[in-house]
Amino acid sequence: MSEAASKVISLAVIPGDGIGPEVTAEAVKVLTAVTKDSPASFDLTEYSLGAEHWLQTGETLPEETLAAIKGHDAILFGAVGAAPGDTAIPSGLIERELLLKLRFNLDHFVNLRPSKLFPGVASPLANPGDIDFIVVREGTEGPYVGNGGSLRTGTAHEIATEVSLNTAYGVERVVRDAFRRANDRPRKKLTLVHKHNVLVYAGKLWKRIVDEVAPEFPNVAVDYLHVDAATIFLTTDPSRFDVIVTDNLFGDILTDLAAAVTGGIGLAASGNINMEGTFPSMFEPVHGSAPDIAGQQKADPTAAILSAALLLHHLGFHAEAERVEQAVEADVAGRSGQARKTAEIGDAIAAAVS
Ligand SMILES: NC(=O)C1=CN([C@@H]2O[C@H](COP(=O)(O)OP(=O)(O)OC[C@H]3O[C@@H](n4cnc5c(N)ncnc54)[C@H](O)[C@@H]3O)[C@@H](O)[C@H]2O)C=CC1
Ligand SMILES: CC(C)CC(=O)C(=O)O
Ligand SMILES: [Mg+2]
Repeated sequence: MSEAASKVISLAVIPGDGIGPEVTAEAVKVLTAVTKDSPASFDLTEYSLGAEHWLQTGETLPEETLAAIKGHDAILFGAVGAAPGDTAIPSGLIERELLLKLRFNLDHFVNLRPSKLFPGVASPLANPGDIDFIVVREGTEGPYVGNGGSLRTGTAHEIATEVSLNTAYGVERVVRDAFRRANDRPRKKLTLVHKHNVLVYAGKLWKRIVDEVAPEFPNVAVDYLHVDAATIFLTTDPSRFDVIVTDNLFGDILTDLAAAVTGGIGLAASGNINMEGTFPSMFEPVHGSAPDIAGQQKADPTAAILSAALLLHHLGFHAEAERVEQAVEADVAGRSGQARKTAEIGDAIAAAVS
């Protein structure tokens, strides 16, 4: 039984586009199964949002819907967005006006992305070693804030800017969070990944803040890598990493790479966490809407299911979360050569946690 008190959890579910609804259905199935005899239960409210919803209604995330979402205890998010070549929807509209609007308005400053090579899972690396690290990606700043513009659009002299915003307040709170997480892990190692040899203003701020916070965590060993070198080590020596702290863009890119070296994007979970508890946190797979396989029951729902486990941990239902993680570990260990449908994987994991 969990140490958390009995609770009806008000959960907003945003399945989204493409494979989002397919994988979210399996995550809900597993959440329902694992809480059947537990103090936790879920009161689900589904929100129809995303590219398809925009095509039908012209709405991305109306203010009243945002206000309603703020009233829930947590959010389970699938994935949103159109196919990269789709011209019916302006590129970035749904990502910016829905997903990033949620992350920014709900102050999800910790984008937590664990990377673990589970026993029995094949890595594309010849010698992957024991990969088990977390990326603490800043979630509310960096180049994703929409601080940019175009001049002389459509001419040969067109100018486009996309300015990265880094505040001392924003950097310090995420750096401190990463130090705390490193301090709680057995290896106690923190790697700052940035590019302060070129991005000197933002890079210096990140480096200085890490140096300033470090004395509060004397047991944590601190390391630094430029992001380009980090991609080398993620593929040649990923077991060197324990906790990576980095900005919004570098963290986005590094976590797709980390997913690839730990068995694929279908296994990579994430949490967009408001550590202050002022608004609900949101849990979603690292992957996108995968239009190339949508509607075919080909998507791996494991990332969504592991994101649901992060949600359970966040709400204090650690025993239930661990049951889900153990069921996933057992499932992935026995997968070689099996081609199962999305729902079959969800059914197997749900049965294992029931
Ligand atoms: N959090 C979100 O909602 C995100 C949304 N997007 C959006 O998703 C759309 C597609 O983006 P892409 O760049 O193609 O990235 P993607 O992550 O959707 O797909 C990349 C590749 O990974 C595969 N893949 C992804 N998830 C999988 C799963 N669960 N099981 C098996 N294979 C899986 C896809 O089939 C594709 O070949 C775009 O509109 C993009 O903006 C992209 C990333 C995150
Ligand atoms: C706004 C999202 C599409 C960015 C992304 O790819 C991610 O958060 O993984
Ligand atoms: Mg991404």
